[in-house]
Amino acid sequence: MEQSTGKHKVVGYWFNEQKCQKFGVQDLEATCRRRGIQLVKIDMNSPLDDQGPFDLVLHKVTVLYAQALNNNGKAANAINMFENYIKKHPETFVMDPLPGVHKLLLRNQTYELLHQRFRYDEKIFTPTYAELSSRNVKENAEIVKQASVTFPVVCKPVTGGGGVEAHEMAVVFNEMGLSEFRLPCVAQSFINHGAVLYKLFVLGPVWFVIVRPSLKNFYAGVDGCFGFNTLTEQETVYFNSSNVSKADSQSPLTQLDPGDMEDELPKADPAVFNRIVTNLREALNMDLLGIDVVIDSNTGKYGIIDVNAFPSYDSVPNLMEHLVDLLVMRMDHPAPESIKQTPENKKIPTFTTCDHPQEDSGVDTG
Ligand SMILES: Nc1ncnc2c1ncn2[C@@H]1O[C@H](COP(=O)(O)OP(=O)(O)OP(=O)(O)O)[C@@H](O)[C@H]1O
Ligand SMILES: O=P(O)(O)O[C@H]1[C@H](O)[C@H](O)[C@H](OP(=O)(O)O)[C@@H](OP(=O)(O)O)[C@@H]1O
Ligand SMILES: [Mg+2]
Repeated sequence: MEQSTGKHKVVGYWFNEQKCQKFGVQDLEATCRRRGIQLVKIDMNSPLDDQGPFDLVLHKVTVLYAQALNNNGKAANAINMFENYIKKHPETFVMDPLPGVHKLLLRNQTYELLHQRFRYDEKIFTPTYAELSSRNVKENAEIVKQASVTFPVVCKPVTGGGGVEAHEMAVVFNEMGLSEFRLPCVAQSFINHGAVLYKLFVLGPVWFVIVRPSLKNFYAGVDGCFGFNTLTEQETVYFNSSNVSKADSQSPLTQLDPGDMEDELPKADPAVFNRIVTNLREALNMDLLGIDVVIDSNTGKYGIIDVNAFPSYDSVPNLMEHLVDLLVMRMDHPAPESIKQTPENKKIPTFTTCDHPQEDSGVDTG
């Protein structure tokens, strides 16, 4: 079928039902309508050619990839259909292009990309990590040592986006604990950061910083007499990430221990955040990103611990207006602007140090 020739633009979208609810698709639809854009919900169980043509497709198919990786045939069929449609319709702008989305499906691949992109940066890093697929304690101990991973570590399922199990994690304090976590997993060095997480929400050329609660500081056992790092029998701490770093998270795991409360939290520097956003937009060629950053309490360096495609954008002001601005920009100028430009950050935040944010302080200075 030919490209939509009517005067109004047509945007096809697909999110899973949970996201449709959470994201507020009705608001998006109303904003699109006000801007002369027809928003069409795509049915992944019917031929896409019968549902188009689309000027742009807005999607979060990461969950379908996760299900397909888990041998879900229906999801695999939907993914094949979606990919074939995109190949056949180069005139349709895809937000976001699949090559970048693919790089965010598996945590080990995401972390390797982060390592490559920031390995020479003096202020930005990603924690060391190791991929584990065995329960052999000695083997795992050697793997984490070779990868310069330090305890405590955070064990995370290799598969990132999609499904509750993708967010089941653990803080592990010793090699024995490594052999208990569900495999395959990544073991990422834990970075003490004063229980403050900076979520960078990217919408093409604009981005916002939202401050969130985060895991408190953890220490692998240290011998009180000699200060050596004795890998003690500290119990593994299991958690679900959806309970520790949401705006309303109240988990005890996010309450700093008394000994850590006096620590002065560093003043976050928007210029460093800007460098992170610019670099990752260039690396991934994506517009819709959630980048999780912590500031290392010991070094003051900025640690990128996670990158997500199409996040919640919770607390981002005027979200739908910004998103529709982006849709219009991409439909009018499909070739993404040279992403080497410094993304204009519409809100240059000035931070007050957040002591122990219990709710989203939604940094917003205007
Ligand atoms: N290496 C780390 N050092 C310190 N804290 C960490 C580390 N990795 C994860 N965390 C803590 O665990 C939380 C969840 O980690 P992560 O963002 O990797 O999980 P996720 O399930 O991908 O989260 P999301 O909800 O963003 O998809 C982080 O917000 C942070 O509080
Ligand atoms: O509030 P945030 O943006 O932290 O929550 C996101 C989360 O970071 C992940 O992006 C989730 O996606 P999956 O990794 O695919 O589970 C988002 O879930 P979604 O249903 O909104 O896509 C969370 O909102
Ligand atoms: Mg995260």
